[in-house]
Amino acid sequence: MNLSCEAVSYSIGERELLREIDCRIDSGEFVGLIGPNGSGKSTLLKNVYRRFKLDQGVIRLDERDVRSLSRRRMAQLMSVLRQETMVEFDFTVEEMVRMGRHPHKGWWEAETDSDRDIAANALERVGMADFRGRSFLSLSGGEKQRVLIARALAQEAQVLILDEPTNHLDVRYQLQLMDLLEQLDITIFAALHDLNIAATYCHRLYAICNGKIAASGPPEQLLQPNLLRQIFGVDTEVIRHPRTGRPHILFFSEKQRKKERDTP
Ligand SMILES: Nc1ncnc2c1ncn2[C@@H]1O[C@H](COP(=O)(O)OP(=O)(O)OP(=O)(O)O)[C@@H](O)[C@H]1O
Repeated sequence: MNLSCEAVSYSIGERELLREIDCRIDSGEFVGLIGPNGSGKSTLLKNVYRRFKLDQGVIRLDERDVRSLSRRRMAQLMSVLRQETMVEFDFTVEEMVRMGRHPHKGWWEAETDSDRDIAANALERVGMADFRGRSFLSLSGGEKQRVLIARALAQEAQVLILDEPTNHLDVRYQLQLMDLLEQLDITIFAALHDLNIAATYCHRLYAICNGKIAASGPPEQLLQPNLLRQIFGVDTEVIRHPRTGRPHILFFSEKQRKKERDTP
């Protein structure tokens, strides 16, 4: 299923947070959204999953305007992993993941063995099967994140929207999650802060700055020192990873830059 944003603009009060955003994620593509703090990544994703109501433009799933879809249909097609998920009541880990099956069921329909299997399998895939009986609220940040990923997987949507999915995860689970996402073969649009993770896993990237798309392209084309300086204000050297062949960014701190400038 394709996802596209056409000339999407969004303001809060007088502030224009998104200006004429055009982007397209083809069926099965894994596309990253990168940009500095406050550039509009979450705002764009919130427009995509209809947490915000766009002012202008249109967002489509295949050729359908998402505004024409019911909430339930949206939840069947699109699964969202937000930066913060507020959970007011305590549930077990297993219950949290089974909630991912709700969009596929009528309110009168009981859970089936197949629903339970899908949820159990999702927990297995994120390495949280042993936690199934634990209270969700008692988990660490990273463990919670993995359970929420399992819930998103149990939803079995064709489009997955992720806002900083590796937040809270230690390096092993960051890589494990990205490996897992890569294998899913569904349409993925993910806001990512870690540029090396984006370089390693994404087919294409959109760079957003001040609410506008500044550049787009495959990581090896987009991740250039000039663009990184322009967008993030940092000095970098981009090398080819000796094992993966993907671009790998080396960063230089202000202190290092000053030292280099001052050294004759
Ligand atoms: N409800 C709001 N009212 C006013 N301004 C807002 C509101 N929500 C977001 N903003 C502003 O919109 C801009 C974009 O925010 P957004 O959360 O989309 O950025 P981001 O790129 O996801 O940032 P980060 O990398 O820090 O998560 C920021 O300047 C933010 O302060």
